[in-house]
Amino acid sequence: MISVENVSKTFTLHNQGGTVIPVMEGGSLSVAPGECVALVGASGSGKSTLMRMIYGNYLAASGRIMVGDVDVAQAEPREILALRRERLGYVSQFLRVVPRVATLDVVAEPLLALGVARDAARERASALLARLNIPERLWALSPTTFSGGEQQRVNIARGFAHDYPALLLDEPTASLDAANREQVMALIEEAKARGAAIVGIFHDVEARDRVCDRVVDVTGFTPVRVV
Ligand SMILES: Nc1ncnc2c1ncn2[C@@H]1O[C@H](COP(=O)(O)OP(=O)(O)OP(=O)(O)O)[C@@H](O)[C@H]1O
Repeated sequence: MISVENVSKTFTLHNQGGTVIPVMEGGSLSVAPGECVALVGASGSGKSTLMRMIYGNYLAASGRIMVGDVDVAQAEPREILALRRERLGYVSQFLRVVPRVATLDVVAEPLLALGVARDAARERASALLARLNIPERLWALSPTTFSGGEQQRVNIARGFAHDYPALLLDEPTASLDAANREQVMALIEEAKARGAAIVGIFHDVEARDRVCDRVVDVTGFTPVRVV
């Protein structure tokens, strides 16, 4: 479902004389439906960069990044937007909140964008918010003023609203209490059971060991710097 082949990435620092920094070479991994692969490696080795390239936020310098039949490294922006709407979910660490939109609608929005009827979308959103212990009295409010942990749970509910066949998770259990962490791990296990291909960054080693089938050490893709 997700296949990264020989990907490289450089950053050009335009405000520092155009210095070019190679950050990845020969990045490769593949994730089958129903499988969860954890990206590991020291801080700065390129885990987030690889994840952002798979999501299409960063453009790869070379190589192929297949998500289903779409090569994210070559796709037009509108193809990437369609891919994100239908097939590729991303739970980032932080919720990017649109002001004044009710929490229930924030969570239902990915389903509404796919044409799901409002009632059905809200029902699914309610079930996820309840499961993640967001009190019902908060559902009509914008999550802008919510605590960090509450915002993270709203973000997770939103990321799991649609059954994406491919899913990227950036530290989904960070800063959660034990009960909510358990719910998130169960959501990941259910997504795998229905055939989702998942790539994740987990600093929570216990969670990683429980839900991930394999680890890929991105240090192996970090270019050797000649000094
Ligand atoms: N937008 C950017 N511009 C320039 N350099 C960048 C940019 N994003 C990442 N880098 C560099 O790319 C390298 C990989 O960073 P990345 O954030 O992918 O590492 P990471 O493994 O996710 O680290 P951490 O575990 O600390 O989050 C680092 O050397 C970083 O400085």
